[in-house]
Amino acid sequence: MHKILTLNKIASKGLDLFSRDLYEVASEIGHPDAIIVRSQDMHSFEIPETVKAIARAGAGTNNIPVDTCSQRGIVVFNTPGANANSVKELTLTGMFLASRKIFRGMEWVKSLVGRGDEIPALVEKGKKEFTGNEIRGKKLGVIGLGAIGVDVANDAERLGMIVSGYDPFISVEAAWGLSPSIKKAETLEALISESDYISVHIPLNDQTRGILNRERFSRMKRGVKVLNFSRGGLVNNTDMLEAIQAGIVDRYVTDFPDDSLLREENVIAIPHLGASTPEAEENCAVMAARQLITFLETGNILNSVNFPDCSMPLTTGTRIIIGNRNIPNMVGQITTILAEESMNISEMINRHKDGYAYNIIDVESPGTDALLTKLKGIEGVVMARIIDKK
Ligand SMILES: NC(=O)c1ccc[n+]([C@@H]2O[C@H](COP(=O)([O-])OP(=O)(O)OC[C@H]3O[C@@H](n4cnc5c(N)ncnc54)[C@H](O)[C@@H]3O)[C@@H](O)[C@H]2O)c1
Ligand SMILES: O=C(O)CC[C@@H](O)C(=O)O
Repeated sequence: MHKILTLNKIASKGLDLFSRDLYEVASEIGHPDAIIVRSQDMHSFEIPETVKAIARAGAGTNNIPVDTCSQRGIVVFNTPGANANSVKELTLTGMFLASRKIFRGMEWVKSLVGRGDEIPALVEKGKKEFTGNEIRGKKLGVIGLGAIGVDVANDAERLGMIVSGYDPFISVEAAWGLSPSIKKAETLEALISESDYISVHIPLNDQTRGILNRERFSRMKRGVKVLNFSRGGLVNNTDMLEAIQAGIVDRYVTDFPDDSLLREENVIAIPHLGASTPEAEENCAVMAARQLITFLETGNILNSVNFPDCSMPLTTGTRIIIGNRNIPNMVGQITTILAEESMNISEMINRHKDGYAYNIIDVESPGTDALLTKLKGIEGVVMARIIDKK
């Protein structure tokens, strides 16, 4: 029986994939094998020793201590693209909200309640206070062309915007999905200096924290509208408020409000609703659950952020999976131990990503605790597990 701990509310469509004869799933559970989480901050959460994998039902993994997980051999998954459409739709909404004074107009019109037959004339007289601009023909700069950025760029172009993108690490898959008429910006500075709208779609990490700061605001066009549906920490809020006061930023639309932003009327603050649709929540939960089930039952890895994608069909009744630091002579030491234990290898695969490697080894005889202890004893091995399918 595998035990799955849920942090946050996870859509039942995903949790229902864990068959109840093989899995126990609960928000409170002792000795969990895996965790499914959404936005809960796990940096101060004590991850139990028994945890083998954490699945983030969502894109961003900055709420998970990924480096510590890697050192402990815990595989961290996310669900790339599963909520992209929802975030894209809210980003486009944000562009309209930044362009037309929809909320202010709505608030004002409500103040006319009780004015009876005068209302139509008052509306016609008062509406000039709430004019805005079209987005068609305006320049949009998209920072980060991953699942969300590509969708935003393509749909904004369909709406008539002139779109440029900046992403020095764009994946081949994302590049294939991007409309060919979207211009590639060579530098972030070039992108931000020519854009009427700037939308940020990158992960928050040590390299991207505060990427929009005073220096960058000083290069932007006066009246630019900035959208942030990625993470609050990507924007230096003090510098943003200064840029608004200086008339550089006309509107800041953010899914990540804080006290200072809520006090500024040119900030359009949304309570982290980017992925809050049943469609996105279900897609993420289903993808996260499938990835955990596959990993726990077969050892195959798909969509991990800290270990390489690595899959092989089961070829025998016994599979050994081993994660190790990506250092020389690991495979040699592993296969030597298997030979010492007289284990014949049927199939084997080894992949690496950044500082870690992962091995799947199908063997022709059952594994033993002694074998597992030996494998775990190799300097550099961070996890080892035997999966017996007989
Ligand atoms: N508001 C929400 O509810 C919500 C929902 C989903 C995702 N997000 C956030 O949006 C982010 C993007 O999501 P995604 O699904 O598109 O992720 P993704 O991994 O598909 O795309 C991220 C892209 O950013 C690029 N990138 C990384 N560093 C960069 C840099 N310094 N400059 C330019 N590009 C850079 C990567 O190459 C990649 O193409 C997530 O990391 C998450 O923080 C927010
Ligand atoms: O789970 C959520 O509601 C937000 C998820 C979002 O921030 C993400 O990074 O995918």
